[in-house]
Amino acid sequence: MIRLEGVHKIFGDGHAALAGVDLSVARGEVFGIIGRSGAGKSTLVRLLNGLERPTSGRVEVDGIDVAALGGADLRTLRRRIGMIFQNFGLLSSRTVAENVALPLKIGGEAASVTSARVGDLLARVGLQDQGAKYPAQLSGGQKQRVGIARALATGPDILLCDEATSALDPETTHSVLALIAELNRELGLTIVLITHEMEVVRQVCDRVAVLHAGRVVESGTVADVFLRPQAAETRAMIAVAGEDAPAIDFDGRVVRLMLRGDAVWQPVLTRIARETGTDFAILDGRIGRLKDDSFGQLTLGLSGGDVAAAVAALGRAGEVSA
Ligand SMILES: Nc1ncnc2c1ncn2[C@@H]1O[C@H](COP(=O)(O)OP(=O)(O)OP(=O)(O)O)[C@@H](O)[C@H]1O
Repeated sequence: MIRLEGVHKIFGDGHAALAGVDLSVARGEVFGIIGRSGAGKSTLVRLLNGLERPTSGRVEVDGIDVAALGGADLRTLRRRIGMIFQNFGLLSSRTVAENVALPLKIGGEAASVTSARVGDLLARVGLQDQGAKYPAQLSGGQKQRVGIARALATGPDILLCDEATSALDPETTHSVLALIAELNRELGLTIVLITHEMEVVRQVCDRVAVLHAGRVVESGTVADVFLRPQAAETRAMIAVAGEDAPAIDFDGRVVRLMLRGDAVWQPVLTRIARETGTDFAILDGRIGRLKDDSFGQLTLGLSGGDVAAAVAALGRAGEVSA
């Protein structure tokens, strides 16, 4: 649905904000673009909705060359692409309902249609009773919900989220991301989510591209990138379990075990300990969730009993590396 091919963006001062980006986002996908400050994330978003043109390369939405659009065609495309921002972008002098109504008013929608639609949109984001309030009377999470309702006003099929949760505390981030995931599921929205936070990607994204100095240094499913990061820039953003653990002088064999799905919640270690007579020490580890999956990464110290049989059994339960 979205495709970037060999995209370069060089600003007037000669700075290459994007230096040859290729990526594609499928319809209905939640796609994360992660990178540190200055990586080129905002530039990339601005290319998607035609606010900037690539210096070279092609940006396509549904096969349409975005840079070639102007006037009415560009306005039509922008109605299909909703956007939410880190600082919410609400007008402080307008009520919540008026903020949400704005894109409809600009689009020339009749007042009666607008009012019914605003009611539906506010209900959709859980703010049905807040329409008469002003943004200053809302919490950060509520403000972002207003931003989402406004972004949905023109009935887009793509939602761009530019650091949409970066100003929110973790709990509020969680609930706004849950809403974004729900919109993806229930409305079939294609979502491109720009962030510098791996946790955000982990909670909602299907696939992710890691942007560094204007280039995609790694991309893939969230499970692949999160659990087996290859690029140094990705590894620096993700604390790889066991990697930063202090070297332990363990008297026995040390292995790393990765478990996925149901195996995470099974009594794998105790079963293998009983069967092989091997003792397990847990030297490092974490257990967590990816969007629709669970994972466990453990560094284990094995001693006593039949260690070789224990390692083989671990290999059947999950993935073992030295
Ligand atoms: N209009 C512009 N003119 C010149 N340089 C720019 C312009 N916009 C962005 N840049 C530069 O391009 C690079 C990428 O900027 P961009 O805002 O896309 O990064 P980012 O990953 O979104 O970072 P942040 O998270 O800090 O916003 C930066 O070095 C920035 O200074």
